[in-house]
Amino acid sequence: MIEFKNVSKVYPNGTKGLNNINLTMQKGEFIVVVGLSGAGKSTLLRSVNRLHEVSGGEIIVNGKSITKAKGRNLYEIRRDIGMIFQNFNLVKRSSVLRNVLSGRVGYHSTLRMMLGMFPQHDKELALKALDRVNILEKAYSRADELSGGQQQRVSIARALAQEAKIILADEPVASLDPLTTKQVMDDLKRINEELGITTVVNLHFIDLARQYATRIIGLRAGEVVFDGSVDEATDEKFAEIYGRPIQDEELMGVAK
Ligand SMILES: Nc1ncnc2c1ncn2[C@@H]1O[C@H](COP(=O)(O)OP(=O)(O)OP(=O)(O)O)[C@@H](O)[C@H]1O
Repeated sequence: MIEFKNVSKVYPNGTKGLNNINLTMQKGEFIVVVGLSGAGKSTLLRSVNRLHEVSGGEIIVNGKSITKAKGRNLYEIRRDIGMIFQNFNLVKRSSVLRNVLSGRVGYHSTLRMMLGMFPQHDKELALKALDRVNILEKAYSRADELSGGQQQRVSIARALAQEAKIILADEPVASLDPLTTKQVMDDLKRINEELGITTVVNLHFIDLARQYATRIIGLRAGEVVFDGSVDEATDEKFAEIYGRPIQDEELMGVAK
C-alpha cells in the first residue's frame, strides 16, 4: 500500500510539481496516472521511491515512511519498489541476464556485486523472470541487440528479479510502436494479476489507460482532479482533467 499524506513538491526554481496530494493506493491495484505534459505525473511517481524528494507531507510505503527513512531503512523500503523508465535504463553492452541480475544488488554486499558473484538462486530467479516476460531465449544476448519492446521487457524482468512488491512505470511505452506497446502493457498487466504486484503507470494515451487500469488518477497542475474507475473516466471527465476536449494524438488506437 502507498499512502500520500498532504504531499507537496516545489522545485528549487519555484515550480510547483505537486500540491497537497492525498491518495491511498491499495495492494494489487493497477493504477494509471494521466494528465497533460507538466501535470506532475513523473514527479508523483518518482517521489514514491524518493528519486525526487518531496517538500512537504509524507509518503508511506507498506506501513513505513519513506519520507523519513534513512540508511538501511530507506534501502530496504526501496528494495520493494521496481522502477520502469521510458528509456529502459539498461546497461546496453551487458547481457540481458546480467541486466536482470542487477535487480538483485539490493540483497548482497557491494563487494560481492562488484565481483559479479550472484548466487545460483539469483540466476534462477532472473531466468524465471525472463521466462515470465517471454524472452528467456535472449538471456545471453547483449541488451542493445534487442528491440525496444524486448528491452522494456528486460527492465520488467529486472523488477521481477528484484522481487519488487510495487512497480512504478514512468511512461513505459512512450518510445514504442503500437504493437510493442500492447505486448509490454500486457506483460505489466499479467504480472500485476498473477503476482499481485501493485502497479502505477504514467501514460499519456487515454485509450490505453482505459484498457489496462483498474483505477485512473488524473492530475492537473500538480493536483488530483480525478480519481475513479475506468467506467467513471468518460470522455467528459478526461476533458475536465485536461482542461480541454480530447485530441486525436491522445488516442493510440491499439487493437484489442
Ligand atoms: N527538475 C525540475 N526543475 C524544475 N521544474 C521541474 C523539474 N522537473 C519537473 N518540473 C516541473 O514540474 C511540473 C511537473 O512536471 P512533471 O515532469 O512531473 O510532469 P509530467 O506530468 O510528468 O509531464 P510529462 O508528461 O511531460 O513528463 C512541470 O511544471 C515541470 O516543468
